Amino acid sequence: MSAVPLLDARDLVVSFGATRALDGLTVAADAGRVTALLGPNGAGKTTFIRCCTGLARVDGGSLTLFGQPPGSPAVLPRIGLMPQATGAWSGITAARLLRYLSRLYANPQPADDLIDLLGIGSFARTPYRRLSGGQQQAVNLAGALIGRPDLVFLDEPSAGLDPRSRRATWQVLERVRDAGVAVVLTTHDMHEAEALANHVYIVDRGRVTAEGSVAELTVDGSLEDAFLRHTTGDRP
Ligand SMILES: Nc1ncnc2c1ncn2[C@@H]1O[C@H](COP(=O)(O)OP(=O)(O)OP(=O)(O)O)[C@@H](O)[C@H]1O
Repeated sequence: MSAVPLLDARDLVVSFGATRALDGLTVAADAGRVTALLGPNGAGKTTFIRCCTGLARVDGGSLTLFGQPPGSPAVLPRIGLMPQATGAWSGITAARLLRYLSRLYANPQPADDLIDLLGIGSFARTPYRRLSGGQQQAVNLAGALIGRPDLVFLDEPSAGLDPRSRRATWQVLERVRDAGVAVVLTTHDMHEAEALANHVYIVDRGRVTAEGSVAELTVDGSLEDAFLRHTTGDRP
């Protein structure tokens, strides 16, 4: 990794009332690497992504992307986000949505290329809310990639996908990573982390309890063993 990582989060604290969603979280990510966050429900993974994308306020610690604070005008055009779920699109078709999103960026990837790459063609003219969960996931991923981001956040990118679609998503993410993009993803799928991640953070109760490559974390057993050893499952 470079001296200052492209994404540099140190000792992050985020509170919602009495809940400390992040409690000293330290995470780094760099170009051409997949960084995976594993952790139980409620561990703080989505909150972290929301902070990085300027959607949630940080109460303590430091957070920079490309050396800038999150949400700054220099950062936003360089990041992509695939949220866990979005009800925002509703009646718009995938094709129209992607064409609309592409107009928000200076140098977008052509919508038709992403429609082909992610196998969206057969349902591109169906309203978003009528799509299956997996089809919505494909559209959400296309939306995250359309601006040619240098850093992309994917919140459970293959949740609910059938095995073939999941493999196809992995191949797309490998290509994105190999093109030099920094990929940060959350997942509950240990196979996904094993298949894709260059670096894994195990997060519990808003802080990192273990980190390393998959090989480093699996010296004493499976990745699931490491997950269970380093998490409690207690909510913050
Ligand atoms: N806007 C909010 N208001 C109040 N509490 C919140 C808010 N956002 C998150 N939280 C709380 O912060 C904690 C962390 O939630 P977060 O969504 O970051 O977990 P997660 O690791 O992404 O979980 P999952 O794996 O289930 O998606 C939870 O206890 C959650 O209830």
